[in-house]
This record gives sequence, structure tokens and C-alpha cells, in this order.
Amino acid sequence: MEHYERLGKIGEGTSGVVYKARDRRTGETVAIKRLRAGAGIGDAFDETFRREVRCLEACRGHPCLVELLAAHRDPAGGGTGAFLVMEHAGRSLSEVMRQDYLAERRPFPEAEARRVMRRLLEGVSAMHSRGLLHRDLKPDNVLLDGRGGVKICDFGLSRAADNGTGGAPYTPGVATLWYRAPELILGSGDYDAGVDTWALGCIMAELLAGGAPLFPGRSEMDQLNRVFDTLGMQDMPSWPGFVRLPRAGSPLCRRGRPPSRLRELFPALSAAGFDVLAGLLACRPDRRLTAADALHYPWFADAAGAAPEALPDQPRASCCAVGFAAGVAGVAEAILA
Ligand SMILES: Nc1ncnc2c1ncn2[C@@H]1O[C@H](COP(=O)(O)OP(=O)(O)OP(=O)(O)O)[C@@H](O)[C@H]1O
Repeated sequence: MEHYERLGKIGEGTSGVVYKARDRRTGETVAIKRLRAGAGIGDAFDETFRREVRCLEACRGHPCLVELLAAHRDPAGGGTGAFLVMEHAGRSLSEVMRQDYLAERRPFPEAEARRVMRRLLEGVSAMHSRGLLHRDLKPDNVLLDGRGGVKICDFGLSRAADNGTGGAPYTPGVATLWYRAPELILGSGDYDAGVDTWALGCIMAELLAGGAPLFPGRSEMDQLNRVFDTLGMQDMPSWPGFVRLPRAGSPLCRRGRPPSRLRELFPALSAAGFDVLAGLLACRPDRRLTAADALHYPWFADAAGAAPEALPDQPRASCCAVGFAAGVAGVAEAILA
């Protein structure tokens, strides 16, 4: 690691710490993720490290997926840690939304949200076509380089999809709560790429709301309650996979719900934009849009995907109704069976 000069900490998560650094040989600015040995002991750590490296390698060269430059075992501490050296891909979307939009109560213009969503869908579609699930998409893991580039990072929870080959069940405890698909909360162990497109729907809503999360749940049950109160759950029980969900018998699934009020939350969003949002946020996984299909929707047809000349300084009419998060019914009292 002597080749790298550490410039400062960028972020810290469950699996490690990420630093900004300079490659002394090239002068290039890079991001170094130091994986904690606590992310798994012995073989488990090795597997976590190898999995992240394998996914990053499989995604190499895609403009919307962060580039791995090198991977090293950490000689300090008896080789119990590891480093990933990546391109430094900019500020996270959560930071941009918080500092540039939420703090100033500025909504993201729809055209800019569309541009970011196009890039995210392209990156996720490329992962899915390589047989990979990301499983932790959220604004923290989306990077904006300030020149129009958008990249997905953090492949720490990624894994190869079984594609119906009957491998071991997947763990349902993936994805950060606010971006976790309903079938995951209901305990599904055989989910698919829909868990990623659900998360993209949550990110799209958050963009359009200028940084206010759509479903800021405080617990798994509160999360599910917010989802069903906003989107309804009329068609969920008719999904053939529903009865197999370990938590399908939960009182939360039996409670009557009004129909979806998603449209009311985004009154100014164009009809074409709403089709994408509603398609990504379909509660039934088999009716949820795939990333590849979403890219063919008319919302993207008239947009070249180029960065806008400049983001407007003046506040614009918001696509979303003010204070939508506050309007969602409160914490679920129901305890899962
Ligand atoms: N290549 C990169 N360029 C710039 N910033 C990055 C890069 N990789 C990661 N980051 C920033 O560092 C943060 C933490 O990295 P990462 O998500 O990989 O760690 P983690 O331990 O898996 O986090 P979490 O537990 O939140 O999933 C990211 O959310 C992102 O904002």
C-alpha cells in the first residue's frame, strides 16, 4: 500500500472504511476500501472479499459501474484484512441530494432525475445480464462525478443469481431497510433481480422529492406498513409466490388497504415518468419492471441521456406533493407471526 498516499476518509459502512487516496506512481486520485476482518472470520472473510472482487471484475469496463483497479490482502494484522483500490467516482447521490437539494428545499428537476435513472438502469441492467444481483442499491451507493457521470458502487452484498437452478436459498436480510423490496421483508429466500429494480424505484422517488425518502421505515414492520399504505396490496395475495413467503400470514398482510396513492404524491411528474416509477414500484415481483424493459419506456425515448447544460439555480415546481413522508400512516403495531 506504499504506492498510495491517503488523503482523507470518504465513508464508512458495515464492511469497511473508504478513503480518498493518491496513487504516487501516476498521480491519479483513487478510492481505497479497507475491508474489516470483522466482516467475516477466516474463510467467511475470504469469501466476502472474493465475492466483491469477482463482481467488480465481472462488471469491469461498464461506464455506470465503478471500476476496480487493484485488490490486495492487507499484510498488517496477520493478513486478516484486505484493500480494494477503485477509481474515485465522485460524491454520493445521498450527499448531493442532502447538501444541494434537501437543505435548500430544491426538487431535482425531472429531466435530471431521468438522466440519473437512465444511467442507473443501464448499470443495473448490465449487472443482471451478467447474472449478478447488487442487493444494496441506495443513494449512498450511487456516485456522481459532477461532469454528468453516474456510477454504482459497493458490491459487498452482490452475488450471482441462481436463475432457477435450485441453489441454496438467498438470505432475505439484504438491502438497506428503506430500499428493501416487500418480498424481502416478507422473508423470501428465492427472490430475483426485482429486488434491485424495487430499490431503483425508491431512489427515483427520492430524486423527484429532492432527497426525501419515500419509505423511511423505522423497523421492518413499519417499512412494510408504509409500502402497503402507499401502494395498496390488492394484487399481492394473487401472486403465486405469495403463499410461500414465510411471513405471508402476518396481520399486516391481512389488513384492508386503500388503492395506490402514488400518483397523488407526484402530481407534477409526467405521465411517461410516472409509468416508470409505478412499474419499478410494483409490489408483485412478477409485475415489476426489469431494468432492461424500463429503458425502453417512452420516458427515456426523447432524452439523449446527455448531461444538462447546467442545473437550474431557480427553485422549480416540485414533481412531488409536499411532505409526503409525513402523510403515510404511522408505525405498525402488528407483530409478525
Ligand atoms: N469508488 C468510490 N469512489 C468514491 N466514493 C466511494 C467509492 N466507493 C465507495 N465510496 C463511498 O464510500 C461509501 C462506503 O463504501 P461502501 O458502501 O463500499 O462500504 P460498505 O462498508 O459496504 O457500506 P455499507 O455498509 O453502507 O453498505 C459509499 O457509500 C460511497 O459513498
